[in-house]
Amino acid sequence: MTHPPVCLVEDDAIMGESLLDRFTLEGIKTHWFRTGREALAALERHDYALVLSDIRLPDIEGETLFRTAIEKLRAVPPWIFITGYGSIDHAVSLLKLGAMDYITKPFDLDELLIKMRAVCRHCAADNGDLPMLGPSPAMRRIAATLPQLARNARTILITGESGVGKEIIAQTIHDLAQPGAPLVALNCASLSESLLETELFGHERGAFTGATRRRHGVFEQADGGTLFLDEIGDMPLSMQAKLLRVIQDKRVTRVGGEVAVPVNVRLICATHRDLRARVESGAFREDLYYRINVIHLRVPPLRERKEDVLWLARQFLRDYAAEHGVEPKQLSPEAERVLTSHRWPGNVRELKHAIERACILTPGPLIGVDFLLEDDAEAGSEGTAFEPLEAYLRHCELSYIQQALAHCDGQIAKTAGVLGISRKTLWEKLKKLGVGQGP
Ligand SMILES: Nc1ncnc2c1ncn2[C@@H]1O[C@H](COP(=O)(O)OP(=O)(O)OP(=O)(O)O)[C@@H](O)[C@H]1O
Repeated sequence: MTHPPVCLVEDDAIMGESLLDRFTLEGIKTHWFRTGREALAALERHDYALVLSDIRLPDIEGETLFRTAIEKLRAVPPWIFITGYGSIDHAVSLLKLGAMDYITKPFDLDELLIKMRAVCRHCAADNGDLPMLGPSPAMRRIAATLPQLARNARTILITGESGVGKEIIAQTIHDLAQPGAPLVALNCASLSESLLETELFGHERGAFTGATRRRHGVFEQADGGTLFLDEIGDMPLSMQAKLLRVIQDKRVTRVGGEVAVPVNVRLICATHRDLRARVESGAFREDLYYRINVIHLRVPPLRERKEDVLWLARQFLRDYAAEHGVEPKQLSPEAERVLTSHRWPGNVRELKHAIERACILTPGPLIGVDFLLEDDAEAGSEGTAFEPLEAYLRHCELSYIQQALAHCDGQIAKTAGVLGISRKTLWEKLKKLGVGQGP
């Protein structure tokens, strides 16, 4: 499959050639233009995966090129600016216009490639096949471990709130390891205990009333591939003991059966629950906890990785367009602001639904704030998504402190410790932020 090339707009011959050399080495196809007008003409004719443009160009400014592209093109590719040290403010204002990122000269080529890969999947495809889950440092760290996990890990635990992408990570590991092999998923929270048992281990014919034929459970179905057990934290204790035995013995005995059948699966378990707390409260077996917790991936909620929001949103816009055979819609700057300031309690799933809803309801090519979030007040339907800076900062501080408090079970000394402030300061802040009368 051929990917669209990168559009490089750089008038400096040495810089342009160095970039071109490195990109070629990385397997990134590149079209290099030395003027803004040439680039614009090409952008009108070709599909590009990414535009990497200097801000200072000999004919039109990089900003003008970008603005013109927004006006003229039906779909503007992700855009990264190269800027001199003195014009960072300018670059930041371009981010507000919708540019994805900027890089300041002098820059390190590895750093540039990281930024490019953060916004453009194809730029990573030729370099060790690192999967892309989002440009945030947290998701990049997770993504970077996946190829190794795919090669070596037989048991993996993925935790995180509902909708953060645990299943997609399991799928990515599976695809990296054995794309042709079976991947079988089972939600352990959605079934009664007896159903869960037959789903997991299968049953023999006549094992119970209604068992008219032998049925293979998910362990056998996933043999040679991956078994994804979702919501493992909700599995009843009795079933946990049986699961542990199967993991240890690598054999499964169907309900009503006598023969233990060997199974070879990679087991990926996921839960939104705090498994350690479940162990402490006696709801989860400690031995099973250690057995499945060999490798633990913690996926942060979307509100803790805001860098991923617009990247994901653009991906969902493209997915929607591809699925419906239409041109991808664009997000207005207000829409982007609303998306990045929303807290996303439903995480990536909520974002995906919000984008799909906006695609369906927005008549034109530009998505504004109107149909983005169901809660109009939050979407800023009064015409602006801005709140005064002080209120915004206060909101951020409060939310961060509340998260730290929850993490530390409300213990003030511990919370102050993790936040790197004194207890007195924490008291004062809580009072100022109006959290009760202090702790
Ligand atoms: N990094 C990502 N890139 C693209 N899509 C994503 C990403 N993360 C999540 N999604 C999408 O968001 C939705 C929710 O993701 P997923 O089902 O993997 O979450 P989950 O953590 O397993 O949720 P739950 O705990 O509720 O089962 C899916 O439609 C998934 O495709």
